[in-house]
Amino acid sequence: MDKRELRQAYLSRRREMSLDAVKRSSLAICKDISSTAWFQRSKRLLMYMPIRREVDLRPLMDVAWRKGKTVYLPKADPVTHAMDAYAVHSLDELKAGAYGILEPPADATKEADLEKLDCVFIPGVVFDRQGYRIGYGGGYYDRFLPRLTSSTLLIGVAYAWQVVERIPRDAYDEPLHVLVTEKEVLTFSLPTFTKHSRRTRPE
Ligand SMILES: Nc1nc2c(c(=O)[nH]1)N(C=O)[C@@H](CNc1ccc(C(=O)N[C@@H](CCC(=O)O)C(=O)O)cc1)CN2
Ligand SMILES: Nc1ncnc2c1ncn2[C@@H]1O[C@H](COP(=O)(O)OP(=O)(O)OP(=O)(O)O)[C@@H](O)[C@H]1O
Repeated sequence: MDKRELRQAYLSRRREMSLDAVKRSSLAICKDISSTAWFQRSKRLLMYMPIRREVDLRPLMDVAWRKGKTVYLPKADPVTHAMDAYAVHSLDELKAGAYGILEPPADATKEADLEKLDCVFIPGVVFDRQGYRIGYGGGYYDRFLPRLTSSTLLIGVAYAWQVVERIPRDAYDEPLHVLVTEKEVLTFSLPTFTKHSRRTRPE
């Protein structure tokens, strides 16, 4: 199957998930992430607000806030397909933006210095065991990831059934460092990561 067919097939499968299963798996994923050394060491984290039946990281945002970490959320520009990140301190601040996704109001003083992000959590529709992913097809993360430094940890979050052996790759696709599902934590090879940083090596 090509990317478009995989996206359609896995989106329809996700529409069949019960809200209870979404909640249960999301909680398990958040719990596993919160016990990793790399999460505990991270100070600045870019998360995302879920749409439809995506893995819900809100329980992890609560943990991060309680531990005094800074949580950033993306603001997507539907015209240019660019994304920027802004610090948020509570879900009450958020307003519906493009695609109905809750996002932070733009405030220059809260814009993330992308170089300083310790980890970026990445949603997706299908993931593979080599660290590649397929999203909604807007290319938002494909454009965003090259702007980060190589020491930022890229973490995919997915339901275990969204992980396949191998998906087609394009030249612009950047592999993730870690993939967390409710059943396992997969760690991929970290060439640039180990070369430039010893800060937050995943276990
Ligand atoms: N929670 C979350 N936030 C995110 C993403 C994401 O995948 N999940 N994105 C990651 O990239 C960006 C938003 N990308 C999106 C791109 C398309 C659609 C979407 O609903 N597309 C419709 C077609 C809409 C149209 O053609 O106008 C569809 O798939 O039915 C949603 C989000 C930025 N923020
Ligand atoms: N660095 C880039 N600059 C400009 N356009 C890009 C870049 N990377 C990818 N694109 C374009 O963005 C689109 C990405 O399509 P693809 O199907 O890979 O998206 P996706 O990974 O599913 O989406 P997303 O990243 O939004 O979750 C393609 O049309 C591609 O040409």
